Amino acid sequence: MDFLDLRILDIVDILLIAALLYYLYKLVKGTVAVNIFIGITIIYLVGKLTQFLQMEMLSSVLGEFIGVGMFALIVVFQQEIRKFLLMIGSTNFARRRKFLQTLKLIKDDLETPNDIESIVSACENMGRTNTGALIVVQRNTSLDFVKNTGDKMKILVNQPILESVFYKNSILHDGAIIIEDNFITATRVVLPVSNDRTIPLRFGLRHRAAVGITEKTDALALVVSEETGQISYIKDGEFVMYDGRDELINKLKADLV
Ligand SMILES: Nc1ncnc2c1ncn2[C@@H]1O[C@H](COP(=O)(O)OP(=O)(O)OP(=O)(O)O)[C@@H](O)[C@H]1O
Repeated sequence: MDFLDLRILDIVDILLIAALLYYLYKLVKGTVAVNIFIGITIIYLVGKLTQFLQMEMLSSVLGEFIGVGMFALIVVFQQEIRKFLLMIGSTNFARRRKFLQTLKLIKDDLETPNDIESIVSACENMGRTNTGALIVVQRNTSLDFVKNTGDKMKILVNQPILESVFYKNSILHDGAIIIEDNFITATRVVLPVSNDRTIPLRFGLRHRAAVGITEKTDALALVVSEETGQISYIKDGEFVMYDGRDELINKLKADLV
């Protein structure tokens, strides 16, 4: 039985294709690129059908179309291809180091765990005073490509610092901040805004930017709404539901392990 003759490499092959499809889906989810992709697939299938039915004229027209299809794909998906390459290329070296540490291959205690309690307390206080905030916590994917849009710095995270950054009269309050290993490493950062049309209209640019960065990278985002004071936790481009402070802290801790 030939089909049961599965090698380890075949399994790796299938897993890699699954990962590739997952990342492609993450990139095009909710964007017009999905419709373009469906359009291209339909043209390809109709082209194959006309070849099979030997409809010479239509088949040669569609054949020509498919012939230049590769270049058309590069042009049409230019943005998505760029983000995809960025996503692959920006996996943070520091995190690879962490992986080696967990395997006990290198010894290094330099990394500080994120002070989740302080971050959540700051968000709660900002919520009470209707102070808008956008906090992005880096995980494996490096956020250097967005950090360049803001001001780089290195400040140890604590509750008063977070609140004063987003204080309405502060010069740093606009845009997002990036937290890396318990340090604020950038402020006034401009994030990629999500094109997802399923996001409810009541959410404006701050929330869309949080969805955008968590779609393109594995970072976590916390948004405090200036209008409602509500704290939203966003991961993988989706709003994560939680019930109260403790559950939010537990979810964040679990996601940051
Ligand atoms: N691309 C972006 N990257 C980072 N921050 C952004 C971006 N776009 C908007 N913001 C921030 O969001 C603020 C505007 O928020 P807006 O009112 O549109 O969002 P919202 O989701 O409705 O939030 P809120 O509920 O707080 O009003 C801006 O002042 C800016 O600080």
